Amino acid sequence: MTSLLLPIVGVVAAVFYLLSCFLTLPHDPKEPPLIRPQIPFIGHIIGLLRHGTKYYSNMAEACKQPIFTLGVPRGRMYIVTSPGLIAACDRRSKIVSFAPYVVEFGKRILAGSEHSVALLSEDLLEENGPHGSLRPETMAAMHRSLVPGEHLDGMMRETLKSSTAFLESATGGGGGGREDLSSGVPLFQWVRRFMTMAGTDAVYGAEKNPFRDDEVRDSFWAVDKDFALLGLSVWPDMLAPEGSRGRRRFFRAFREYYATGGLETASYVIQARHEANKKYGVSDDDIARFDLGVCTALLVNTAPAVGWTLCHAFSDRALLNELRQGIEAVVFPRGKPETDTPPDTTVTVNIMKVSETVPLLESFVREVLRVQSNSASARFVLKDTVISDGATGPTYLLKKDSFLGMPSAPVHGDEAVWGPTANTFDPTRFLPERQKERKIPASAWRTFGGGNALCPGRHLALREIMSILVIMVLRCDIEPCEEKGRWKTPEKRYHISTSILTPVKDIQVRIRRREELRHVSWDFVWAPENGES
Ligand code: HEM
Repeated sequence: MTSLLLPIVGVVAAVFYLLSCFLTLPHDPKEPPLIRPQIPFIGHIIGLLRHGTKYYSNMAEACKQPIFTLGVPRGRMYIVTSPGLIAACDRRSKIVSFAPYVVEFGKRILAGSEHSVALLSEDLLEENGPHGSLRPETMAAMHRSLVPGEHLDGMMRETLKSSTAFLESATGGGGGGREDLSSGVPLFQWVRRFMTMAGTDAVYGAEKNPFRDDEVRDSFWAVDKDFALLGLSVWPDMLAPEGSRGRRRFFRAFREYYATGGLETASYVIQARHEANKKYGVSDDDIARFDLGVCTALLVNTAPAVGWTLCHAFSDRALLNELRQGIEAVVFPRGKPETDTPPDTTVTVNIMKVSETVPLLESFVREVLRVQSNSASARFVLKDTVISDGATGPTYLLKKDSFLGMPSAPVHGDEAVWGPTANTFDPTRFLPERQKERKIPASAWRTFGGGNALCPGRHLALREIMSILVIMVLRCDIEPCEEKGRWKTPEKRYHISTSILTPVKDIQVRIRRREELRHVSWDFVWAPENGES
C-alpha cells in the first residue's frame, strides 16, 4: 500500500510544484510580507469575487500588517493600511500610479477610439510635466476649475437653483406638492433623481443639459448598473444589453450637445476640459465619450453620499435638533417667524454663510463620508521602488507591474489612528477644537483618495452635500414608513464603480414639510459675503 501511495504523492507534489512555478511570481523578502490564501493560488481571487473590496479589510484585520502582499496567479497585489506608508505612496504617485487605470477605463467603459486611448497612454510616468500629455493636462484643468472660487460658486448657484426647484415642486410650497411624498418614497432613489439633475445642470448648464431628457438620465444609470460587465469588454451587447444601449444613447446625446452649442452654456470646468482635449487632437466623438467619465465621477458617489447624510441626520433626534438649532440661529437671528406671518413671507438662506458659521455641518458630513467610504485607491507600480514609513520605519520593495491598493475602510476603522471611537459614528469628530485633541494624519482620511489622483471634485461634493442637508433639515421631516418610523441601518452593497456604498434595499421614507414653518417660503442661495462673485 505504502509502495503505491508514494508515487501518487510524488506526482501530486510535482504537479503542485510546477503549478506554483507557473502561477505564482517569486516573492522577495524585501517585499511586503506575503499572505498565503487558504485555497492555493486562487484563494485571494475567490475572496475578492465573494466580498469585493471588503476582502481587503478582512485580510488587514486578520494579518495586522501595515502593508502586505496577496499572491494571485501570475501577479501580486500590495495592500497598504498604514497612513505613513499611504503618504509614502502618495509622494511617489507618478511611479505608484493611477494613470494605467484611466487608460483601462477609457478603453473598456468609455469605449474610446484607438487614437484617444493612445493619447491617454502617453507619458504614463508624467516625465513631460503637467502640460506634456492629455491626462495630466485635463486633470490640471479640472483641479483649476473646481477649487474654491468664482467658478465653484457659480456651479453651486446652479446646483441650488436646480435642486430647490425640484424640492419645491416635490414637497410643495404651502400645499402638498406634486408628488405625494407623505405616503412614501425610496430615499436613495429619490435623492439620486434630483442630485443627477443638480450636478449635471451645474456642470453642463441647465439650458442644454442632455440629462434634461429622462431617457439620457436613465441611460446613464443603466451604464452604472452594468459597469462591471461592460468593464469585461467582451460582447457588451449580449452580456450587458441595457448598459451597452445606454452607453450608445449617452454618447449620441453628448455629441448633439456639443454640435448644438452646448459648450457656450457649460460651466468653466467643461470648457477647460474641452480646450485641453482639442489641444491634443481628441475627436468630437471621443470628447462625448469622455463625458461619460465626467458624469460617472460627478454622480456615482455624491448621490449616495447625500442619501447617507440624510439617514444619519434624521435618524438621530438629538443630532437633528442640534443641527437645526445651529442653522436656525443663522437664518433667524431675531427668532423664528410667527405662524401668523403672511404665507408669502420669503426667507433667504445663504448656505455658504450657514456652512461657514455652523462648523458641526462640515464635521458631520466628513464623518458620514468617513464611515460610508469604501474607496480602493487602486494603483499600478510602474517601476521598482522602495517605500518606508517615515525616515526610520521599515522599508519595503514594491516591484514593477504590481497592483497596489490603499483601501479606505481599514484606515478609517483603525483605532491607532482615530482612537477607541474609530468604529463609532461621532459627528463632532472633525470639529476644529476636536482636531487639537488628537492629531490625525491627512493621509488617514481617504474618502477622496490622495496623491496626484486626489479627487478634484471634493470641494463641489462637500458643498453639494452640505447644501442639501441644510435645505432638508430646515424645510422637512423625514421618517421611515416601516418599523413604526424607527430607522434601521441598511445592509450595504459593494460596487466597483463607486467609493460610497449604496444600501442593498432602499429605505422607504415619508417626507413632509415641517409643520411649524409651513407658512415660510424659502430662497436658498450660495453667495460669498463680500459679494465678489
Ligand atoms: C462624495 C463624492 C465623491 C467622492 C467620495 C469621490 C471620491 C473619489 C475618489 C476616491 C477618487 C480616486 C482617488 C484616488 O484613487 O486616490 C476620485 C477621483 C476623481 N473624482 Fe471624485 N469623488 C466624489 C465626487 C466627485 C465630483 C463631484 C467630481 C466632479 C467632477 C469628481 C471628480 C473626480 C475625478 C475627475 C477623479 C479622477 C482623478 C484622476 O483621474 O486623477 N468626484 N474621487
